[in-house]
Amino acid sequence: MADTSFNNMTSLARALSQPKLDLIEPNDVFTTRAAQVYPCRRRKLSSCNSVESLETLTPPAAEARVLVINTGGTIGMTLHDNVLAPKANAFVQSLRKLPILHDETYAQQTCLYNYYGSENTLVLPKPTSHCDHLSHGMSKNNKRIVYTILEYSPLLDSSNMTTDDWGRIGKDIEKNYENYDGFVILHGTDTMAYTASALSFMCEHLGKPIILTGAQVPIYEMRNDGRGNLLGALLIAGQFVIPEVCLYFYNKLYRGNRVTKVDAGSFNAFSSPNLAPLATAEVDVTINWDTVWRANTTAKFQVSTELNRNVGLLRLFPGITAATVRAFLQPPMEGVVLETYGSGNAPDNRPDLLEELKKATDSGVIIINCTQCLRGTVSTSYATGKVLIDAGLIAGGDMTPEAALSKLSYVLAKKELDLEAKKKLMSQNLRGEMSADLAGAKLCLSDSRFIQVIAKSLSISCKEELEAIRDALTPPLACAAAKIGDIEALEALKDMGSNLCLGDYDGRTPLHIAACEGHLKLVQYLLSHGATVYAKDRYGDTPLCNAVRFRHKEVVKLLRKTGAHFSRDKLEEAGTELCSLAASGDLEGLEIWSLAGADLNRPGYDGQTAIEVAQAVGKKETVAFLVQLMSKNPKKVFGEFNTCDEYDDDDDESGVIEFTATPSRA
Ligand SMILES: NC(=O)C[C@H](N)C(=O)O
Repeated sequence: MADTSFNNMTSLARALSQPKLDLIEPNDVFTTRAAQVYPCRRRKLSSCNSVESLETLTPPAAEARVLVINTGGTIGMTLHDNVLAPKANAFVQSLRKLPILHDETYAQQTCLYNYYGSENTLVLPKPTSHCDHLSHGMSKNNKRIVYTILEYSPLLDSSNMTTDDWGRIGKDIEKNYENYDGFVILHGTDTMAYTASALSFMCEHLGKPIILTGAQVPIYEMRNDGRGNLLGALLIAGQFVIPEVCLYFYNKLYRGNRVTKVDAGSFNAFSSPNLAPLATAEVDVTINWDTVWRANTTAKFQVSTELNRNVGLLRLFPGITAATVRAFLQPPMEGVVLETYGSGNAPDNRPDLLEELKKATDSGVIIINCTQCLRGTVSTSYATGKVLIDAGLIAGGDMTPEAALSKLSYVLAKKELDLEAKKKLMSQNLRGEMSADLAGAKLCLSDSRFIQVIAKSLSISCKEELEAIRDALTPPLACAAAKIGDIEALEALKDMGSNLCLGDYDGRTPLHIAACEGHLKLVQYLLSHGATVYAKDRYGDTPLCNAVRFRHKEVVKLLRKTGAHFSRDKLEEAGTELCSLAASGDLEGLEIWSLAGADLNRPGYDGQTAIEVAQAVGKKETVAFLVQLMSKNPKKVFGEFNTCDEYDDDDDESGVIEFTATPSRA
């Protein structure tokens, strides 16, 4: 029977710190202790027999979870008949034997395999030195990185990849989105730039990192780049909320739709010619937050797997015949990336060629002008460039051909759009794949009166020092503005070039604060300007946890609509909280937990559900309320590789104001 004296958070917390011993083996000291540290793993601990020291146990709030999707590529290949080919069902076993990629002791101590129900879940080791801290299994805030490997069958050399494979990856991410903090895609290097570009468009309203990586030499070889690449990708995916599809290779994190493979024989195989890396993993991991692209949306993450295959790449060369161009542009071709010379030029003394191009664009084929040069952008500085505009081509800016092609494939598949709308999308920057024209747009730091005043008072004049001060001061200032609901102050900070997603000394972001205070408009503003619902403070709390705690219903609804969700552990622990609320007849509390995605059928620590507790203590009104809530919003249970529940969002949302999202980054 439920202990119905749990009518406030304090007594509940105290009760939880004294776990019911009948649930676990009484003589197994380890299990008792592990159950205290891991209440959510309690039910499965009885079959775990580890007797190792317990001092190293890390609370689960300090674990980050990453899903690794292994599609193939050299990283997991072995030699057969003197050629490299993927080897199935060998990768996880090999990683398990590599101490830099797996800590078996920790896995045993924390019953990792039992908990996840499979041996495909591994955990990065604990750091042993300062450098390790920043570059191995724990981040600065001491998070262990637990990763689960989903291996595809068959494993592919990336030369064999098709758009269907992109769709499969996208769907698997979508299905598992709420169960993980980040995603790593193991992929062959040959077509990795195409897959990264395609995923960047297919993943709409992305809020978590998706990092592609692979290797030039298999991890099984003595000298290889696979181990370092995988480790770096895992660390970044688990530690940082970089809401982009990225590519990690040779100590650099790139925006996925900016890269191209430039070297078949070097570990340094990729280049991002028109955009500096998002991060570098040297002695320290340095994130270039100013460059990180954000969805700036309140819409929920989704993957669009509809792709148009009638697209192609055509490279101009001196002497190309009109017949070749005509043949290439025949139906069913719907979109073409024309790789032109220099800054987007083509012969202006070849009316036969230009006529073929014009005929195709007139008949509805979208042709994008991209340069053959590795670096630089198309422009209209030459007569030989202007003729292509006259022929109806769309300027592709500094997009890579890989990005332009996959963007075409994505945009052309949008059945609800007419030709003009598709052309418009093609010329716009959708995911940071092309540089905006920044002339006059970027505010100079010294334009900011605020920074000038501070600089003066500190006698500082050099730009780097000013930037350092700005970066140090603005997170707490933004939090202070969020506390009092001051959107204007936030706007001013943003105009100074401040990143409104950064946290204060406790990792609390302006969105955390606004969620605590219930400032709905400010929450809306922050979400429209790059704030992430997945930010965790030092206690592991997200803005959603804060909004629930302070019972701001409308904020909870908006955060849920944007994709916020409780962690798997929190959902498992919700049962006990719901029982406590039911015992005290706290209808408001029950409703807000339900809105936040808690499963009302989840049992509490003693196996009873909220409704059973309410019945036991004779709270009829609470029982009726729970029945009504459950019928309105039935929930599914979380499981490994299961889709999470959807929030039923048919409630009135009046009061929510849409702010226009202006992508703030290049
Ligand atoms: N390094 C590699 O991964 C090359 C391999 N052929 C692939 O793309 O799958």
